[in-house]
Amino acid sequence: MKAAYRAFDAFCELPDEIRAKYERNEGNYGYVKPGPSKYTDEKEARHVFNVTGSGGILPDEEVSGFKSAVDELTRDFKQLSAMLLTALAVGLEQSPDFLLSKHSHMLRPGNESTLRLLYYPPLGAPAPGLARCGAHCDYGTFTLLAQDCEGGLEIQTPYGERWGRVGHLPGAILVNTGDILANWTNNQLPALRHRVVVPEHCGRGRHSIAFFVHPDTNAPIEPLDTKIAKANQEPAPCRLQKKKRGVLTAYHHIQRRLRETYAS
Ligand SMILES: O=C(O)CCC(=O)C(=O)O
Ligand SMILES: [Fe+2]
Repeated sequence: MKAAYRAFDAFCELPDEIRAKYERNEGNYGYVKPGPSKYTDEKEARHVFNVTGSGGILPDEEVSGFKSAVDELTRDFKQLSAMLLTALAVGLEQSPDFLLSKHSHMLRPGNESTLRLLYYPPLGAPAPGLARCGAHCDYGTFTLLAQDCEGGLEIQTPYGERWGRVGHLPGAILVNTGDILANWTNNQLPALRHRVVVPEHCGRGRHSIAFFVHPDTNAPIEPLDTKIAKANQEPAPCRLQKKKRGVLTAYHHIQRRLRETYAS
């Protein structure tokens, strides 16, 4: 994790024109510089690098060790996700490979899973109108989220108004439920709203790494026919939009959410 934080720091220090070579492509792969937020009216002061299965280039030429740090992370996150998907399937009274089989192409074409490196530079004096990351739910099955000791990550209790801090434990990873898992479980596992707030004291800059786990794009995302999924009828804070005709698949859902996030 630390190697990835360091490699991304070095990338963020490169001149604009070099970083521009790696800008996010139509497959959602690549670099996104700090800019306006879709979640709030504020400007989000964060650098992002997305690694997806659609293909793209890593800045290994300018930052040696970038690729090996990313390769190691993707291998470990994929392995951890497979364990969690197996445990979840058992908890949902399905066969152990039920969810794994819907995630068989992670970080390959046909699946929108993404490894995201994030760097929020130090802010100096408090700056009104500047957020770190506005409140939102993630789009996929779940997200594995690691953060350094700068802090600022908060979650909203499901069906509640209160925000709670996610403390930093070295090596800890937050498992953050997303829209699709909420839908599969009929909101028994609601999507977790989260945000990153600006620290009260000027910090040193924040590093985090998110691994967004998505099902294969052709996977249907209708509620599952299980006891646990039937039990809950409460509305959830982040809900999927119904499709007017036909079965809603992971592909339809992610395309709509990406349009909302990146449309200018
Ligand atoms: O930086 C973080 O910890 C949160 C990032 C996040 O929630 C996101 O990119 O979806
Ligand atoms: Fe998020």
